[in-house]
Amino acid sequence: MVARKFQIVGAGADRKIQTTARGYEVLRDPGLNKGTAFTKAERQALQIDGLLPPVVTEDLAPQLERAYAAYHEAPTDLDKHIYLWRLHDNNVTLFYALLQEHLLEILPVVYDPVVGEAIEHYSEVFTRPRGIYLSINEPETVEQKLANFGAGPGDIDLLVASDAEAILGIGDWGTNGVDIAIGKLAVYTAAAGISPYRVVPVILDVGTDNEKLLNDPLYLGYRHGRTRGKAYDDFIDAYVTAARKLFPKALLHWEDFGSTNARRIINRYRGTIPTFNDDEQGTGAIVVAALLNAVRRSGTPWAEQRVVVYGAGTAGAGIADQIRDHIASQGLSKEEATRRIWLVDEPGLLTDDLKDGLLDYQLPYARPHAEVADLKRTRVETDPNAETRWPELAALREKLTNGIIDLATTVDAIKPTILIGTSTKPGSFTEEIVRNLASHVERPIIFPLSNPTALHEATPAHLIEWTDGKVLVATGAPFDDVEYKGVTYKIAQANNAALYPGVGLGVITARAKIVTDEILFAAAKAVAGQATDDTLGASLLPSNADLRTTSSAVAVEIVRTAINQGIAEAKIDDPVEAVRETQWWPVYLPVEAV
Ligand SMILES: NC(=O)C1=CN([C@@H]2O[C@H](COP(=O)(O)OP(=O)(O)OC[C@H]3O[C@@H](n4cnc5c(N)ncnc54)[C@H](O)[C@@H]3O)[C@@H](O)[C@H]2O)C=CC1
Ligand SMILES: CC(=O)C(=O)O
Ligand SMILES: [Mg+2]
Repeated sequence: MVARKFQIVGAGADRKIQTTARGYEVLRDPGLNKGTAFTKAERQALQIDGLLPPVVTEDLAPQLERAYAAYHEAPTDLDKHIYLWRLHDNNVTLFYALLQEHLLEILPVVYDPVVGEAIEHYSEVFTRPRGIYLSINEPETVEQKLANFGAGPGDIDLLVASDAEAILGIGDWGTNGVDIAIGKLAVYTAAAGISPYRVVPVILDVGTDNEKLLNDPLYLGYRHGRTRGKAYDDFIDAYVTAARKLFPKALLHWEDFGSTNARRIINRYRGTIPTFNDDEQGTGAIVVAALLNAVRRSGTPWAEQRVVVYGAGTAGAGIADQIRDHIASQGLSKEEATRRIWLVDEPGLLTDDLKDGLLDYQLPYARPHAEVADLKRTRVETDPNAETRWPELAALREKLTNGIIDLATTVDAIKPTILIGTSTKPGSFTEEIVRNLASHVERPIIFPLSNPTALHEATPAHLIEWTDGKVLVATGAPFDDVEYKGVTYKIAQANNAALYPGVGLGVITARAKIVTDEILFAAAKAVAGQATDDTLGASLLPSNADLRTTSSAVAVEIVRTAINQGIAEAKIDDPVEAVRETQWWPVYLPVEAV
């Protein structure tokens, strides 16, 4: 995240930093600054002797103590978030050391859910830029702006880009969405050890349809509605072309695009370059990881599972696809596997009579109308001013005046064994729906995944109570343990953050040419393999406290998979050692003046 005037040289215990910077330039570079930990010899060589208090602390411990106390002094979560990024702007190593030491506590403040709040308040709290701001109004400047980051072709491993149309579940946040790219990258470093000096956060400003931003005098992005169509696609292409030219080895990660663009973009590039859509592919894989453990515990084979996904957008359909592929791998045809999945969205259960109003990736799941013709229709109030997530939805809303097959009716009719929520609709897994579902299944699997926390379809405490402790649950945001009838239920966080950092580390280590479905499944299996305790109440996924271990395990499996698939460009003898060598750790290295 920081263009640098230094380089890290050597390997293993011999790593050190070399720099041409001197004096205040050293102290003001957050990648170089060690504050009171500069040794006397370093202070002299770097010409900073006398620019620091005289005590040499040599290691991070006293600085961590001071920073942690200051973190706790910050009164609100948003203040804590702001404090942490100011710390980062002063000392990158200390920021990540603090994050690593208190990962469970601080991750939700750097990332989901508090990053959502930071995005909503970006215009008010902005102090300094931390990413690359590209605008659809100036497509011809894309390459120059990326070049202004100041990095060479071999210096960058990863770019995270967002156009901020669907930030978490909070919608369109225009240029403010740069913070999701920054937050995602912080997790890459904290969870997997991807070097913070080899990554670039990018906001693709295509305008915003958020009236609040358009009317906010402090808004920092371009003040016009979202551009769509050919100009949008050309702009995305300009970004990909420039990124590939300037940083030919880098993995391109896409985050929080709207449901009409996300799938199209990844399908366009995934066959030819290393690229990955986190909401579709990362979420699909982390859900498969949690399901590998949940299905084993449920005792019902994959081929007999009945899956309802509520909210069939980027994440929901991505999840459906990976579940379908896994069911198909259990001996069913792809068509049979598809029939095990029911998608429910705003128009209710998706059926083939609605096909003119559905997105292409929803279509394969549309149920034959005849199959559900007898089901009850529930009249819904349609708000003519409601956001139109895809153009055909507006027409569909009119067509649905006779009512929809809603979630409650679908659950009653289908008797699902697995219910997944990616709808952004809080509380939609009601007591009635959950009790009904649980009355048909021994161990119901229910994953309310909508972020941030307030948007969850149900809380784990409710799900546990309504199913009398039988539910196998995973959530999108972090939740505390739940005590129920003498059992402690540890709540798995099925957030793509538990998976994508390891994917990135593996792809970067292997220099994989593309990100294949096999890579995603290897990642899912590796994550699941870190949580094998099947006792009642045990989490379906490893704790976020162990993210470094999980991500390393994921990365090693990905390197192996990439080598086996013949798509690894790096020459690797020992995947474990190769992954370890790629990782960056928040420790102070000796600094040499050159
Ligand atoms: N746990 C995790 O790792 C992840 C969670 N998510 C969460 O999933 C949610 C959806 O994200 P995306 O798929 O990226 O957004 P999206 O906008 O692509 O999809 C949302 C879908 O929900 C549907 N929807 C909206 N209101 C509805 C209603 N009342 N009833 C039924 N369906 C409704 C929309 O029509 C749309 O198809 C967000 O809250 C997001 O934070 C997304 C990615 C990863
Ligand atoms: C976790 C994530 O990527 C989302 O909620 O969009
Ligand atoms: Mg996302």
